[in-house]
Amino acid sequence: MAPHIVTKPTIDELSIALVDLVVEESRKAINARDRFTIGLSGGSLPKVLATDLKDREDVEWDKWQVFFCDERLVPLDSEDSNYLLCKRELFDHVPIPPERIHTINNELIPKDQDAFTEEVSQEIIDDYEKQLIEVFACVNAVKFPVFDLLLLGIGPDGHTCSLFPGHSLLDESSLWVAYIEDSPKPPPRRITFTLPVINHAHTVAFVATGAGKQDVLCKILEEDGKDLPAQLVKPSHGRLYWFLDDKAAAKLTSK
Ligand SMILES: O=C1O[C@H](COP(=O)(O)O)[C@@H](O)[C@H](O)[C@H]1O
Repeated sequence: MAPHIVTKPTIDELSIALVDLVVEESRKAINARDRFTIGLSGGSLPKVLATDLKDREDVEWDKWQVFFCDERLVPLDSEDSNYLLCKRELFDHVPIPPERIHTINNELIPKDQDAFTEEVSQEIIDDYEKQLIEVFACVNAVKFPVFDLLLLGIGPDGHTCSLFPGHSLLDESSLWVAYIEDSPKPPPRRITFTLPVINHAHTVAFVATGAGKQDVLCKILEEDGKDLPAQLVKPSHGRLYWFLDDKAAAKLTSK
């Protein structure tokens, strides 16, 4: 199915459009399943999301279950942490119960990056998957968690989550969460949802702003290639949205 492309002149207007979708998906999921499962990304997304969402009063925050589509393996108070970014932009302003915000286990992150071993990264992944299993296993009799909504960013190189062009993780077909230790964008050690998890979601929405995303958006949305990670995001039974500001969408002919 063709993606829905939404373009808005400013980030404030884009935020309102994105948040309308988030609030509607939250309302539908809570009506159907009494909870809303959402995956957030880092980068530029949290600010666009929070601009309008933090002032919305029509949200049942206590029914949200929040995960991170990818996370950098740094302490949660590091400036590189996707959690810290989301906390400053959103969690500090809305009453999502802390136990429903599922972070990597801070205690498992070595203070010294040289102390990382395969065992340590596996422990971090096991812990994160355990949190996913606790939330999803009893309701989805399927092989992968089915999120109500995943909010993704995109890098100028076409990466999304911590899935980078040409990386072997793009072929992962069974893991839920994977470890990457050679991210071309710093910091190098991260965990990420895999493509099967992303493609099982009910709804996936990309958010991209600014002129720096123009060329990659043309490649993804108007060329046939399939070598960029974001082009591999095709929810098998769900809907796919692209929320773009006018600067990001400027070179698209099909907007
Ligand atoms: O490293 C990351 O980058 C992407 C894209 O970030 P943006 O600043 O270009 O929007 C982000 O979606 C991902 O969560 C993050 O870890």
